[in-house]
Amino acid sequence: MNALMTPDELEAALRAVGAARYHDKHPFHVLLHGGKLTVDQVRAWALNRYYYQSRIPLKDAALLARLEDPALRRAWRQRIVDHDGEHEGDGGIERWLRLTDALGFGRDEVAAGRGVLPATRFAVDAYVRFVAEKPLLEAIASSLTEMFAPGIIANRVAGMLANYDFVSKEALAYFDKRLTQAPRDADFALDYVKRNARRPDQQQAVIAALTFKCDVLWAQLDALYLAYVAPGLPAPGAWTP
Ligand SMILES: O=C(O)c1cc(C(=O)O)c2c(n1)C(=O)C(=O)c1cc(C(=O)O)[nH]c1-2
Repeated sequence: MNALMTPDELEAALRAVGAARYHDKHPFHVLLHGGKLTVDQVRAWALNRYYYQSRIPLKDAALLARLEDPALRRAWRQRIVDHDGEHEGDGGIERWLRLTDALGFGRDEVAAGRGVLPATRFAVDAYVRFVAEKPLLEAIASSLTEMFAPGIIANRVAGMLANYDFVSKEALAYFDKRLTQAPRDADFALDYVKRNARRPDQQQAVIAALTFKCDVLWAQLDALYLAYVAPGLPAPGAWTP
C-alpha cells in the first residue's frame, strides 16, 4: 500500500511526473524549438495543435458543469473566457488562428479540423472524455501539465523567433498571454489538488491523472513525428505539404 504523503510531498511527486514525461522532452519539440523543422513541419504542428486548443474550452465546460461550488465555478470559468475571449476577435483561439494565418492556412480549413491526424483526434478526445467522466479531483489534476508549460513556452518563443524567418512575434502572440494565464491556472489547480487529495488512493489517482495527461500531449507529438519528420507517413486525409 502507498503511504499517505504530505501535501508538499504530493506536489514533489507531481513535479517528478512532469520532469520525466512532459512533452518538452519529445524529439519533435526539441526540433521545433531548436529551429530544425521546415516551414511545412511547423505548419503541421500548428494545424494539429489547433485541434487541441479548440477542444480545451469544451473540456473546461464539461468540468464546469460538474462544479457545485460557485467560488470554484467562478475561478474555472475564466479559462473559457481566456480561450474564447469576451468578444469576437479576442481570446486564445483567435490568437492561435493568427499563427495559422501567418503560416498560410485558411481559417475555414483550420476550424473544420481538415487534415488533422487521426492520433491527434484520439488523444485530444480522450482528454475531453477523461475530464467529463473521471472523479472531479482527477479531472482537475489532469490540467496540472500547465505547471510545466511556462518554461517550455518561453523556450519555444525564443527558439522559434531566433530560428525561423517565417515566424514573427505577432504570430506567436498566443504564447505571451499563456505566460501569465498558465501559472495562475496551475496554482489554483495545484492548491485544490493538494487540499483535496487526502487519502493515499486519491493521491495515487491524481498522479495517474497527470501521467495520463502527459501521455495525451506526448501522443500528439509522436503522431506529428511519424507523419512529418521520420519516414513521412501522413495518414489518409491528413494535410500534406
Ligand atoms: O504550449 C504548450 O506546451 C501548452 C501545454 C499545455 C499543457 O501542458 O497542457 C497547455 C497549453 N499549452 C495551452 O496553451 C493551453 O491552453 C492549455 C490548457 C490546458 C489544460 O489542460 O487545461 N493545457 C494547456
